[in-house]
Formats: sequence, structure tokens, C-alpha cells
Amino acid sequence: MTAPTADLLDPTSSAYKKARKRHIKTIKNRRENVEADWTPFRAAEKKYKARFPPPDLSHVLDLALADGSRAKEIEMGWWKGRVDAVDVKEIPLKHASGRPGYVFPDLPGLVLLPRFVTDDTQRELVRWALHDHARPPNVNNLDTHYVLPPEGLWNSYISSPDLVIHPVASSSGRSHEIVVAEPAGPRTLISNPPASPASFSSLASEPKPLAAPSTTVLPLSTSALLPKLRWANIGWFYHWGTKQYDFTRGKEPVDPRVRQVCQNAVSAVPWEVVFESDEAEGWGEDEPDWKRWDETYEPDAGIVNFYQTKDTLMAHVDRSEVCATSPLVSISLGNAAVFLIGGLTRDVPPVPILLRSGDVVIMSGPACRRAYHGVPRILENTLPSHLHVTSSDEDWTPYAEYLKSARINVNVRQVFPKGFEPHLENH
Ligand SMILES: O=C(O)CCC(=O)C(=O)O
Ligand SMILES: [Fe+2]
Repeated sequence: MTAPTADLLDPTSSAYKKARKRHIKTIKNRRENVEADWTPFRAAEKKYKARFPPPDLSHVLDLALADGSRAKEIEMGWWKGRVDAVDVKEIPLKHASGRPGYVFPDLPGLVLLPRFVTDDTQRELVRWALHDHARPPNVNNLDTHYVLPPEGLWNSYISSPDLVIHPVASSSGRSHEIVVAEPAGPRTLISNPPASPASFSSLASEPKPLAAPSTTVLPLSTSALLPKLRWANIGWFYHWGTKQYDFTRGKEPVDPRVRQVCQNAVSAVPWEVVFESDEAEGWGEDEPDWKRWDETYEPDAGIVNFYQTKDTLMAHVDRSEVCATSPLVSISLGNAAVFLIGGLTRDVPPVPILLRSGDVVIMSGPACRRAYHGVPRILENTLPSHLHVTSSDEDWTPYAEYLKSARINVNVRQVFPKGFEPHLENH
């Protein structure tokens, strides 16, 4: 359990003293000058990951501070950035909420929609993620290693928190078919060739062997396993070994509730304003495709990320989608996080953005869709009150309990142009 932030900020507390001791020990063991080898992205990750001293968020953009209705939420958990930390431009949205969106002159195609998702829809999406989505036929990170119940880990946990779930490796002979190991823990940095219409068929026919189950994981109760749920696939199946989609497995439908939020977000943005000063480089041969997103945007893949407060997501580029410019819509739920987004290499210093529950980030266009980004920090104790336990809705209680130490990110992409179906020989 992490010590509460308030304690860590108090030099007389035992939590502070313990963290300081641990910090001094880490520093002592560090090779001299190691920091000189860090790319600007790595340096920023280290800064925001640090448990001691707790990171200073005065350079982190926090647009909730521009919204009076979020004052209570901001006071929660001590963490707060600054409304003017980064150069942003406010843009009007085409929808009725009255809230603005924001664009970043230094990163065309990045759009931030603070509190775009209503409190009710946030709760609905949390229920969807845990109750409806993280179960077969969708794949999650634990499937390779554990024999999960058919009703999904969440539903099994609700009915039987003490039920023991067994590892795959000890319970079947599946392992002889298996060649490539999938990381059991956090996502790793495998560099993959970017997908494109030209490389699509060769990447699609590359073998996608099943991952090997861990031989060291132990049987665990559903309640002990739940915090280890890290991701669940949406739509086309993503193959972690090759970092490519496995189109031979077909695709699951994108849930209508998720699709609707994404469609609403994309159609609320005045794209001509977002890309007005863009040099139109990297859009391909035809006219920039943002001009037709109203008709052509159709999400067909993605991932739900489940983070515990200690989890991070390393710098990466999402480049497996054939559509390399189409909007990627990223919805934040639960505790807040520091999100870093830089440029085409890790040498571009990233912009730090504080994402709170209900915020939507859109990454679109050739520069932003291929930009390095990551999540070095989940900010503990930042759960807004509309996600707390409430006596008026008892069904919500287990979700609220789960969220106390979690953040959920629904990350939705478009792999193919609308209506395109890949025709594969081995399909
Ligand atoms: O959690 C987030 O905000 C970002 C997740 C992400 O970048 C991804 O799933 O590729
Ligand atoms: Fe990503």
C-alpha cells in the first residue's frame, strides 16, 4: 500500500522518513552520471515516477483548474498542476456541453477535451470495462497465464472473491504448441515496423504464434488476481509478440456505448481549426483525410488499460494501425494520471498533462499519431466524488472500491478505412 500523499509531504511523518531512506539507498546504488544517458523522454518519466520526493507538478498542464465546477475534484488528493504550464489554445466545440476543447500549437493533431464524458457515462463505462468487457470473447493479459472463469474475472470476483484461479501451465498440456512469451507484467518496448497500406499484407501474413504461459505464477484468489488485470482487447485482436494485429482471428464489435462517446468526441471537434496552420505533410497523396472524418471515422480496435496506482506505461508509439492519421480516442476514468506526449523520437522533450476522470484525449494526424507518449504516474487519492461509494446505488460499491486504487483508460483506434475488410488467404 502506498503511503498517502499528505504524509509524504510532511517531513516529520514516518512515511516521509521511510521514503527518504529508500530514496538515499537507490541514489547510492546508481551509477555516476547515469542521468546524462537519459533521453529527454526518459528523464521526464523518471521525474514523474519518483516516489521521493513526490514530483512537483507545477510544469504539468491541469485544465481542470479552468473549470469552476471541478474545484472539489482538484482539492482531492493534493495533486494539482497548472492551468498555464503549457502553451495551449482554446477551441470551441460543436456540441452543446458548453465546455471548450484545447489544442497544442507545438503538436498539431493533439486535442484535449476536459470532462467531455459526463459523470453518469463515466460510471457506465467503468461498469462496462469490468463487468461486460474484461471477459471472453475479449482477450486480457491474464488469459495466457490463468484459466479464467467464462463469466470473466470481475463477475467471478463479485460472486466468489475467495475462489482460487489456477495457472494455465500446471493445468493443461497447451504449452507444447507455444513459441513466443508474452510479458506477464507491464507492457514492454518491442520496436515494430509501422503498418501502412503498402506493408499491410506482408505484416498480416507474418506468423503470430501463441504466447507461452508463465511457469512461475501461483494459484490466486479472484480478489488477489483482480489487481493484476492490466488490459483487455477491443475489436481486432492485437498480437503482443509481433506487435501487429492478428486479422486471421476476425474482430469483436466495438461496444455501442464506447463507439458513441468516440464518435461524439470526433464530431465535436472543429478539425479545420485544429489543422488550420498544418503544413499538410505526411497525410499521403490525397487531400488531408481530416476533411472527411465526419463520414469516415469508425473505431474498430483498441485496448482498455487497467492501472493500479503503482503502475506505469512506458514511452511508446501506437503504429500498428493501417490508418496512420485517423483519430485515436483515449478516455480517462477513475484516478488521475500524468500523461506525457512528445514527438517522433524520445529526444523530443514531452509535454506533461494531468488527465482526470472524464477527460478525453484525441491523438490524430501524422505528427501526433506517431508521437511517443506514456503514463509515468497514476496520482493516488484523486478519485472524484461521483465515483465514490454512495448509499443510493449499492451496486456501485464494488466498482467504487476497485477504483480507489485504480485508473481505467479506454483507448480506441481505427485500424482500417471505414468499410475496408482485409481479405486474407488463411482467413
Ligand atoms: O492510459 C493512457 O492514458 C494511455 C494509454 C496508451 O497510450 C495506450 O493504450 O496505447
Ligand atoms: Fe498509446
